[in-house]
Amino acid sequence: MSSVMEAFNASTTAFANAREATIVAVNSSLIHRLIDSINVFSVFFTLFAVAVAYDQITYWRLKANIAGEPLKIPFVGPFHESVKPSFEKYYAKWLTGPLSCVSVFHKFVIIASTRDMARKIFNSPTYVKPCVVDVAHKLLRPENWVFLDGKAHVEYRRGLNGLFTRQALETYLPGQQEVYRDYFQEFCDLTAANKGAPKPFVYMFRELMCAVSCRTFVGHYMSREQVKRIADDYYSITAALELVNFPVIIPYTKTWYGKKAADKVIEAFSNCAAKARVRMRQKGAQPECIIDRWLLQQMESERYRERLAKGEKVPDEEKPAFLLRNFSDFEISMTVMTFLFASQDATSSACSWIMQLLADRPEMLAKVREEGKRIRPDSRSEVTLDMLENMHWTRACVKETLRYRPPVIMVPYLVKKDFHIQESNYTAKKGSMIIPSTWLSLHDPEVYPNPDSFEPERWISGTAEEQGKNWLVFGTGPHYCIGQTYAVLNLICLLHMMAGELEWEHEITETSEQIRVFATIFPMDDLRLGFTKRTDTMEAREGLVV
Ligand code: HEM
Repeated sequence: MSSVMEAFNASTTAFANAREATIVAVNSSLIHRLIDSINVFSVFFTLFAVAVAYDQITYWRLKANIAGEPLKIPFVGPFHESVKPSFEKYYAKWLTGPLSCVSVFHKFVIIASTRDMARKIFNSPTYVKPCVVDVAHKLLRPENWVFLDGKAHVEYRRGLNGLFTRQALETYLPGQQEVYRDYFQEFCDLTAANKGAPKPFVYMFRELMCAVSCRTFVGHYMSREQVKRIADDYYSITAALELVNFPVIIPYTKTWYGKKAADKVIEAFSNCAAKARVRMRQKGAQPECIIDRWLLQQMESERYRERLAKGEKVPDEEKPAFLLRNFSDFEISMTVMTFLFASQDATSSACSWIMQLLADRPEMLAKVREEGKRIRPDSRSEVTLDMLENMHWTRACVKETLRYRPPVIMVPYLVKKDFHIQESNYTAKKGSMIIPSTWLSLHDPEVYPNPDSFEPERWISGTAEEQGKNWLVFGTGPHYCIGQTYAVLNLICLLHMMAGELEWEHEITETSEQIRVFATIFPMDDLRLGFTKRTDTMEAREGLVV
């Protein structure tokens, strides 16, 4: 029996050994074949496939339940759309839901479109902070105050409030009027040189708004030629600010030119601050611009601190309203740069639409003229803040333009810690970009009846003025626009002066009403206008001579 078993065992062992040997042989030939077939291409292909799958799965994980394309174009996403942004595409996206998303390169972008969702983002500083666009840190310098967050931001910003008080705004007015008059003449000359025919004016308006901002911010410390250069350079700064940029600055690309231009502007403002420091130390020097006023407040604060240090008991009423530390020329320059950065595109956009919308509605423009003549009969006299505040119709036209064509349609924020948005049962992950948009709120038919119609009257006899919740033109929350009162008054002043001194004719084209997105929004055809000076005869004909 045992020998039978041994024989059986011996035969099964032999069989097993033979089978194992065969398997090993087959396996090793497979491995050999596999090893033979491995080459650079297959390794690359496999890694690429893994990376595509990873990119896709990451997108699905971040997207979760909100609206967005089911599949992402591997790695780049719809990058081509951010290079040439289309208003229609943005609009279509806003309509897909209160929250929607898109992923471009490594950036996951969430769009908040409805009023309540946009307000929720603006008002959640614990979870989000403004991020402008990636490249803005490089252009404005990472240490710039606009990138401060929380308490540090609130405190820095409090120190700037004194630059936008009523009294401060009044001192900037003469300089602004000077700039407007200069440019009005230039607009007429340009039209005359074009044999009276309309030509695109969007670029001229950008220069005008840059000039008026520079005069307000740095007064006469900068020559007209320098301002013109800044206005030209500024175009490349805006061009560098596409919503999603290539992650690094590559030489000779838009971002590279933008950075070079921004460096030049910061240097120019720094020189202005140095000159202002010298002038404001002189006895009796009066502030004429923002840096003058800021330096004055710093000097007053310094004097106050010195008195305290000497042990003097300073009465409360002698304590400066804005107690400031000292800021270097460079710090002042960086801050002024943020004002230009925040205002240049927005005010150029607003100015372009105001001129177009009123040229196309002569009966409304006539009311602006009539109001102007009534409140400021002598067009050679200075425009005062009191006068501007009493121009209710002109103000209504400005506010309706800002509602109908809000310059800033999107405000990019960065999610700084996982942010659960209960209303959508969605968690925006840390590191995502989240963009409240203003358009739907400002075109909400329940709040602004007939929202796609330009009706300034709604600000006088309608209820528009009471709709504070929907008025997102200047944002809301801790980062709301610090220059909003100044911006509105400045636009009222421009419209009032332009209507009083110039006639302008708008050549309406098929694309005049369409929107071109270039950081802010502009008429697609670049606004074809022709200007002439208004004469006494015209005024007499219109019954405006008083
Ligand atoms: C029509 C003109 C303007 C529009 C539509 C506009 C709109 C806006 C918007 C939407 C924001 C973001 C608010 C937020 O995140 O809640 C903002 C912020 C800002 N704006 Fe304006 N703006 C205009 C003019 C100006 C002007 C003239 C200045 C400067 C003098 C200015 C200075 C700023 C600054 C410094 C910020 C950032 C504030 C912060 O982060 O605390 N803006 N603006």
